[in-house]
Amino acid sequence: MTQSASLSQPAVTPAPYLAPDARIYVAGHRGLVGSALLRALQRQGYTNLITRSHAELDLTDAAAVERFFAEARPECVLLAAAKVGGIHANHSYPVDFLQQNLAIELNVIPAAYRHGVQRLLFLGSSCIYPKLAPQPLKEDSLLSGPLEPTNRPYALAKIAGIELCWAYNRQYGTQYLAVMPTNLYGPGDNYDLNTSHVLPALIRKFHEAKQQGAREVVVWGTGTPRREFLYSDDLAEACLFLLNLPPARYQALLATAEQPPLINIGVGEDLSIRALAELVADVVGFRGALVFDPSKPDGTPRKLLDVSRLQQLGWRARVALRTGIELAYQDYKENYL
Ligand SMILES: NC(=O)C1=CN([C@@H]2O[C@H](COP(=O)(O)OP(=O)(O)OC[C@H]3O[C@@H](n4cnc5c(N)ncnc54)[C@H](OP(=O)(O)O)[C@@H]3O)[C@@H](O)[C@H]2O)C=CC1
Ligand SMILES: C[C@H]1O[C@H](OP(=O)(O)OP(=O)(O)OC[C@H]2O[C@@H](n3cnc4c(=O)[nH]c(N)nc43)[C@H](O)[C@@H]2O)[C@@H](O)[C@@H](O)C1=O
Repeated sequence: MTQSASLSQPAVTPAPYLAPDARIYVAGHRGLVGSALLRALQRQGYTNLITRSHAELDLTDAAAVERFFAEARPECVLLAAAKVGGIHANHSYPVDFLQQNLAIELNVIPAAYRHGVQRLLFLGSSCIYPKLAPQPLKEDSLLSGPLEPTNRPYALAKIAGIELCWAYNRQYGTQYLAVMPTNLYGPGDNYDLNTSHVLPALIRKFHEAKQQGAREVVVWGTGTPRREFLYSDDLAEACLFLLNLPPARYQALLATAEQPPLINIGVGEDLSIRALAELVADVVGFRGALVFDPSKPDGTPRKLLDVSRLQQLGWRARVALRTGIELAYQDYKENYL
């Protein structure tokens, strides 16, 4: 995994809640988000980080998860392991997305409680909000309307995870927080064109087209849907910022019997897929034509997060979209070719 992107972030002194030697388990540490969390924790001076690869610990295996918690005794859990993919993967493998994500949540969250974990961050996604909810998407839009069909199984699993965190907080007094990131990208992303998200797919398509001297690149859908993109290292900084809020502010965030413990993480700006494609093409240096393929699904028409709650707490994204794409492209060339 490259460290190149982390160089753009200044070192930060460990914040108040987690001691530098706290035992912190990052589930999914080899993935896009988990690897960014690990980099951020290391940058901030945390020394007692616990990781297990998927091969070492299958989180859908309840007995294995129980054994792991008993042995490793983490004090804090960052749950970034999940079955994840872009619009085509979600649409093609609904059983996997529903079943595996439910299983991971149902194994990890209760085991964390049984083994005394007080703070846990559960990674959800902006796709939990209804397809046609008012934009920008506020946290209280949850369950206010029908979901986008292409990712309904995944969204329902993630909503169940939020509900489980909330239930544990109410019944057992835990402090489990669900964070809802917008679409993410960064070092270590998935560049498989069948399962990836749009941004890494475009990096690869434009790079290969440039190398092969192709005159055009096919972009799925109509190009009109709008998406918001957050660099993975920014997301990781936001997660640690939230986890380290002083007790009273953190508790206020967890909220009440009326409002689930969730908070949006994004940049607060979006662009059309066409504009994104033009930007990625420019960064990569592809000068040919874009051809849109409307036989491929557009998915939800717009997914812009309302990030006012996070901004009021004092956090804002730092990596501009063009800079982030440049860093991701550099990572692609260094580590995937
Ligand atoms: N990428 C995005 O655009 C967004 C992601 N998120 C959320 O962030 C979280 C992380 O996503 P991201 O990092 O992108 O996904 P990745 O696919 O990059 O990483 C997921 C990680 O989880 C591991 N994993 C999957 N299944 C299991 C399992 N059964 N047991 C153990 N480990 C497992 C994977 O290991 P392996 O690869 O070996 O299977 C991988 O390391 C997810 O909850 C996702 O919903 C939210 C919004 C947007
Ligand atoms: C993070 C989020 O990710 C998923 O939702 P999505 O935002 O729709 O995902 P996406 O990145 O795959 O596509 C965004 C848009 O881009 C268009 N598009 C163009 N060309 C390519 C292309 O080449 N590949 C892909 N994947 N999409 C393309 C594509 O047609 C769509 O209009 C969910 O699974 C959901 O569960 C989730 O959480």
